[in-house]
Formats: sequence, structure tokens, C-alpha cells
Amino acid sequence: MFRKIFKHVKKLPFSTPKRYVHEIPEHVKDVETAGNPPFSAMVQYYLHRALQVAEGDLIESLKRHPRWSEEKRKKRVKDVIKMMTSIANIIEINFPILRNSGEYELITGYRAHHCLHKLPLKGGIRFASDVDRDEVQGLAYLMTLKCACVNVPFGGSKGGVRIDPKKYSSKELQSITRRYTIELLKRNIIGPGIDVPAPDMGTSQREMAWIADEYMKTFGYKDINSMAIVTGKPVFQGGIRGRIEATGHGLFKCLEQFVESKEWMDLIGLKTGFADKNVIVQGFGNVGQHACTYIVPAGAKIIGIKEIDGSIFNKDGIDPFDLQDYYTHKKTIVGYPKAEAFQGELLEEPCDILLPCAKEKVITAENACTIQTKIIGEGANGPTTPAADKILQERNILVIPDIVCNAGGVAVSYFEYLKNINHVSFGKLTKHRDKEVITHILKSIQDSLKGANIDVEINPHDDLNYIMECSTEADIVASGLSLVMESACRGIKETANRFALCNDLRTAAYVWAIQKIFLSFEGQGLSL
Ligand SMILES: NC(=O)C1=CN([C@@H]2O[C@H](COP(=O)(O)OP(=O)(O)OC[C@H]3O[C@@H](n4cnc5c(N)ncnc54)[C@H](O)[C@@H]3O)[C@@H](O)[C@H]2O)C=CC1
Ligand SMILES: O=C(O)CCC(=O)C(=O)O
Repeated sequence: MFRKIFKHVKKLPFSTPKRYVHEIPEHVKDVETAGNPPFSAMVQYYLHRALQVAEGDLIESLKRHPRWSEEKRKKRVKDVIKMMTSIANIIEINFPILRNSGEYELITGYRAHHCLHKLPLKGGIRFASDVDRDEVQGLAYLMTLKCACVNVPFGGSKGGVRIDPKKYSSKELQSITRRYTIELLKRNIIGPGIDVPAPDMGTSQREMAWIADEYMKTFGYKDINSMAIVTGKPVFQGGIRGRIEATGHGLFKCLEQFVESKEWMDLIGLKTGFADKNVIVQGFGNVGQHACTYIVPAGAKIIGIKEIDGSIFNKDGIDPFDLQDYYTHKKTIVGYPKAEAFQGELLEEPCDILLPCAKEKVITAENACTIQTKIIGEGANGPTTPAADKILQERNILVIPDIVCNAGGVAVSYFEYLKNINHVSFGKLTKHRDKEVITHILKSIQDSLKGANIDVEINPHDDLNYIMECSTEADIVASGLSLVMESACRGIKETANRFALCNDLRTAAYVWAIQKIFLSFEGQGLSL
């Protein structure tokens, strides 16, 4: 099987650059085989593994400083790597809230800033009972890599509050969110030009609206850009159309780049296209639900969904829109009448595409051998441990890594941020003007033809009409998202080919991101 992959790679025109031996540090070495590695060590391991591939190239790139010795170039690269592989800031805050019962409870929250090579930093806020320092740190690393991977000009951060949101009333959640916001603001940890949060697991536009409101009424009272304190807000409160579904939408767009490519599908022995591809999804939250609503109209069949309280299965396919209605009312997929309850391990059932869209470390060395899929699209952050990743590669399962697969969310957050600091929504100023320009172009062509005695009426066809009429914010966001995902996937594919990485798309995506972070650090100097 691997001979087949190498044959495929050899045909491509790039030579393999000279490799230097970047040492994987002792503290993450064990991660390669660990059953349940600490999350941030796991992300650091992936980063160092990619640095082993990228280091030579980074050193070569410094040949643009002709007077630098080879030693100086190597040292500069090592220095930048040190900055890339350490956390700039991490804060733990503890604050009391008054529960509805009249009792006080001490709440713990975190915010981690990874890399300050670009400001503001960007990363979601997670509400979950297992949030800890290590997790937010690992997630902040991923944000830096993700933003670089899809060319969104932010550094990486992440936050979390250690609570199970299901155990708190809406009023209590509002107190927690507002107090967490104030605690971060007091310490200058977040701000429109510093670090801009967004939704993640357990939070949604509701919490983002509370954060924006808290900022505007306090520290941001005189800040004209106060709306840009957070993204993922409701549209009526400075949000952008398309952010709610952006991560699932982006996941679909990313899958499309591989599933529609004959070269990549030949590599894993699948036909191109989504038609008749069977899909299993873990997590029917924001990411999972919206991924399903894009993948099904493209022709794929969702045959199984695993949630925290149970799994459902239907070999003929589950209608995600109908299930969304059920889920909205019942707050669970369990009992959905148009599918069977599934006992056993759904992730190990045969399918073509497996979408882990819930949480980290769900694909481990234990189940990587028994999973029966051809493609894994990582909707969640960090669902695959390094030990599992190795097994999946050996089994020629194509893993499309989180830092590109779920980057649609931050890409559209970037559009929302731009909307907020520009104080105008996309299309508002240009929509009528664009329509006029097209109408005049068509008329001008018609007049020119008339001058040459060709008397025809030129009318826009349906697609052009659609563009003229529908340049709404939602259309512009969707088209921007497609462009972001297409160009990131192209970069990753080229990197995989150039470094002969075969099916190791994770290393390719990391190398692609590292190159950009390196350029940014290197260009601005290291004294910051
Ligand atoms: N919301 C966003 O824009 C983005 C989210 N992500 C990542 O996607 C993942 C999911 O996030 P969201 O969909 O926003 O969260 P969510 O809170 O909306 O949904 C998560 C879903 O997963 C389910 N779940 C939790 N543990 C599970 C388990 N062990 N087995 C099966 N289901 C389980 C929950 O019940 C919930 O329905 C997280 O890893 C998050 O970091 C990544 C990029 C952006
Ligand atoms: O939308 C954003 O800014 C960040 C989303 C996020 O937390 C993530 O991509 O993991």
C-alpha cells in the first residue's frame, strides 16, 4: 500500500528539501506512544514533528541574508522555534457567583495566549467540566497554527470556564460569563486589539452577546470599536451572517477539496464525489449539526450519529434538518423516531467518512486499529492522539487535520471582526453599484455590437442575475469562506507533495502554518 503512495508522490515535480534534525524535546517524546497524553503535550508533539520536516527549509530561507553564516541562520531558526513552542501568557481566575439556591460557588476560568506574532489573538471560550490549564494551553497552540494555516492574521489564544453549562440556569450562566469577562478585562487580557474571544464547546452567540454587552457598558464605554471585543455575536448585535454555521460549512468545503480530487481519492481507493458516501458523526452540536446540513445536500448519507447520551443509526440515511428540529425540542438525539438506537461503538462501524465533532482524544491507539473508515475530517480540536495518528497513516486512512478542517469558524470570525472595525456590513456600499456596473457592461457590449450591425439583446443569464441580485452579506461570507478553504487546502496539498509526506496531511498542514508564523516572527525581529 505504501509503495502505491510513494509512486504517487514521485510523479510530482518538487524535490525534497534538505532536512536538519530538529530534536523532539524530552518532555513530549513519550507522547508518540501514550494512550492518554496530556493535551498540550500532544499538540506540542505534532508541532515538533512538523518542525523536523520544516527546519531545513526555514534555515534555507534565511539565505536571503547573504552575510549571515550558516551557524547564525541555524541559531536564528532555533530562537524562533523557541518562541513558537512556548506559551506567552496563561491566567487562571477564581471568582464566586451566587447560585439560584442562595449558595455561593467558586468558579475557575482560564485564558491562554500562545503566540504574539500577530495581534489581536483569537480563540474561543469553552464551558465544560473538564476544562483545565493544560487543555486551554493546547487549544491556544492549535489556534495559532489554525490561523496561520488559513491565512487569518491573528495570533492564537483560548479560554475556558470549568463548569458543566447544563447544570446552571441561564441567569447563572449570564453571571458567570459577565464576571469572567470583567476579570479578563481588569487584567487587560482581552480587548478588540488584544485578544478577541468567540464561541467554542458549551458556548454560543448568547454568551458572546453577554460579553459584548459587558464590555460596552464598562471598559469599552468610550471605545468606538467595542463591538470587536468578541466574534460569534448575534447578527442584531454586530454579528455576521454565516458565523453560526461557519465551522460546519468550512468542514464541508475542506472535505470537498479532497473528496472531489481524483488524485487524493485514488490514493485511498475511493471514487470522487460525495454521492453515496456513508458518513458517521460524533457530536451533534454546532459543528456536527452544520457539517451534516452541508454534506447531505452534496449527496452523502449520514448513517450514524453518536452523542454524549446515546447513538442513532439508519443505513438509509438520517435527514439532518429533521433531526435538528427534533434536537431543538428534545435537547437530545436519543429517541429520534426515524433512526434506530445504536448500542456499541458507533465510531468503529464501517463508513467512508468519519467526522469527530465533539471533543479531543476520542481516536486513540485503542480504536485506531478498529475504525473502519477511509477519511477522517477533524471537526473537533485535537480528536486524534499521536499514537492513533500513526496507526491511521499506516492503515492509509486520510486524516484531514483540525487546523484546517475546523478553521471555517475563525475565518468567518475574521470577517465579523473586519465588519465591526469597519462599521459597515459587507455588500452594503457596493451592492447597487455592482449591479449598475454589470448592467452598463452588458449595455455597452450590446451597443458596440449594434455599431457593427449585429442587433442582439444581451441579457444576463441565471447565474449572473443571481450574482446581481444576491450579493448579500451571507453570499459574500460564503464566497469568502470558500476561497479561504480552497487556498489553504491547495497549500497543504502542495506541502505534502513537496516534502513527500504521503498521506500525512497533519504534518503538511503544520509545516504550511509554521512557514508563515516563522516569516512573521523573523520579519518583525525577536526583541518583542
Ligand atoms: N463552535 C465553533 O465555531 C468551533 C468549534 N470547534 C471544536 O469543535 C468541537 C465541538 O464544538 P461545538 O460544536 O462548538 O460544541 P457544542 O457544545 O455545540 O457541541 C458539542 C457536542 O458534542 C457532544 N459531546 C460531548 N462529548 C461527547 C462524547 N464523548 N461523545 C459524543 N458526543 C459528545 C455534546 O453533547 C454536544 O452536543 C470542539 O472540539 C470545539 O473546540 C472548532 C472550531 C470552531
Ligand atoms: O472563531 C474564533 O475566533 C475561534 C473559534 C475557535 O475557538 C476554534 O477555531 O477552535
